[in-house]
Amino acid sequence: MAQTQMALDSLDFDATVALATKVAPHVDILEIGTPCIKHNGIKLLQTLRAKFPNNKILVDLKTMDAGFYEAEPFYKAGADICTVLGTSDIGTIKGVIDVANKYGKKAQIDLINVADKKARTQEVAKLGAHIIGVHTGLDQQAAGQTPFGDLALVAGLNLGLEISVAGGVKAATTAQVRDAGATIIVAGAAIYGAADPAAAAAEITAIAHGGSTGGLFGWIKKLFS
Ligand SMILES: O=C([C@H](O)CO)[C@H](O)[C@H](O)COP(=O)(O)O
Repeated sequence: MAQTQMALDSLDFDATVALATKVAPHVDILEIGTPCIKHNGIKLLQTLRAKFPNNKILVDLKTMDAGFYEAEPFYKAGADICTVLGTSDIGTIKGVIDVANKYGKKAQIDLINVADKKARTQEVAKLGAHIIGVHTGLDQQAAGQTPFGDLALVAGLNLGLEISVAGGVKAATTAQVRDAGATIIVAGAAIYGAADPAAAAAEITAIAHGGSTGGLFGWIKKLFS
């Protein structure tokens, strides 16, 4: 069983709220993606927090410096999880973990572009990191990379951390990611690029929550394929 997270990666405020409205009932976590939060700022978080009390919200800050100072307003405004780059200084990572703990929330350390993922994961686990993010970014995906090898490495460390996996995950790969040890499965393009984003989200969540084919939706899809 893994939770699902929908990455909202549009720059448009109203389009983001409209997409979240369609998808929120079908996912566990709404993610405000990095380009989206940079473009729209904390007002978008406040709007989503008020509209979707039943979803957790991750703000993909990808903080690189001033961890405590940068993340605190977002936790105060209702973020459940904020991200900090694993490539940043250990003091920056500690700052985000500390401020998450201050508000009873979680910090996610994003391994994107980290050279020694094993060493950094062990280091941040000792610091008290809540979630480790195995992440193949959009530009790395465009170059043909996937998150599966890194997921195997991180899951194999058995550190008791929550493991989030992002990078081109879709319905066809959700069971593989879930079974390889992900506790949070992130999907962006597979949902917002689908003809019916709500149905795509529901299918991925059904698999992440334990189904092998996505339940009724998967069965109907199989029937007509
Ligand atoms: O985090 C992301 C990216 O770095 C831009 O902020 C994406 O939201 C994440 O990769 C999930 O999107 P997909 O790869 O399209 O599933």
